[in-house]
Amino acid sequence: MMLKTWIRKSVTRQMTTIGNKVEAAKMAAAFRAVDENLKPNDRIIGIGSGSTVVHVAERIGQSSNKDSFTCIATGFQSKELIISNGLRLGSIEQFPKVDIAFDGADEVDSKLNLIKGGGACLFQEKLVASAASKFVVVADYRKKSPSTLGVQWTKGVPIEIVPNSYAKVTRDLQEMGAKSVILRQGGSAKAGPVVTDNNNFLIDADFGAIEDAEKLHSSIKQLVGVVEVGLFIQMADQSYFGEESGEVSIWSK
Ligand SMILES: O=C(CO)[C@H](O)[C@H](O)COP(=O)(O)O
Repeated sequence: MMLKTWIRKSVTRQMTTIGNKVEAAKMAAAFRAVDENLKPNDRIIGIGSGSTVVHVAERIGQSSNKDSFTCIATGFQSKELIISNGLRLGSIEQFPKVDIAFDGADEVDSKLNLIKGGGACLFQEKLVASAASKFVVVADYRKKSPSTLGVQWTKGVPIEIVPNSYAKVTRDLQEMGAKSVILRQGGSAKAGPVVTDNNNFLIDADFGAIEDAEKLHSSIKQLVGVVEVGLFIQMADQSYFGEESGEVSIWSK
């Protein structure tokens, strides 16, 4: 085989192995989190967004008592997951008290503070998590922070804002010391900014390693124009991490 072809094949194989490992880790975390936390008397279940939660919905969809509970979505993708897994869909307006919510995260610190919103669904995710008696995070090994938030997830804190406030909130965040403030763009699939499920815009504000996540959260939250901040402070009860080894590790409050 020509050297170039061999290198290309070997790199592709390596990437596939890494991809499979991450996917297997997500699945292991999700299945274990559901198996250990979903109780027969849970009636209202929150389903988050992202690629790890796909496995949560799949596992919940395998329950034999599907008719006895209702699932609350955190956005469009989540709604589709609930429906496609044969689960009953309800709304947070009908059920403002949620028994348990499962969701992914972009970064988790040892106090179970989270960065969320990488998938642009942070407002509804926080709404459902805040209504839940128990909030369980599912993630792969890449999401663990070695110290503070902002170390592992370096794309910035996602912030949902009312569209016409973007220039003013950008200035506010710069004045607060953000190293970069980016209005998230739709990429090749959309000219212009990402529009959230709530018809808002998203800003990613990079504050580097966040020493005091609670303080930063309250400061951003106070800015006029901000709908919600992708810092989830002391909301999660447990976090399940699928490890590279195939094991699952659990961080609890
Ligand atoms: O906050 C989120 C979406 O807004 C997701 O939960 C977060 O991005 C994790 O996603 P994934 O499971 O795909 O890594």
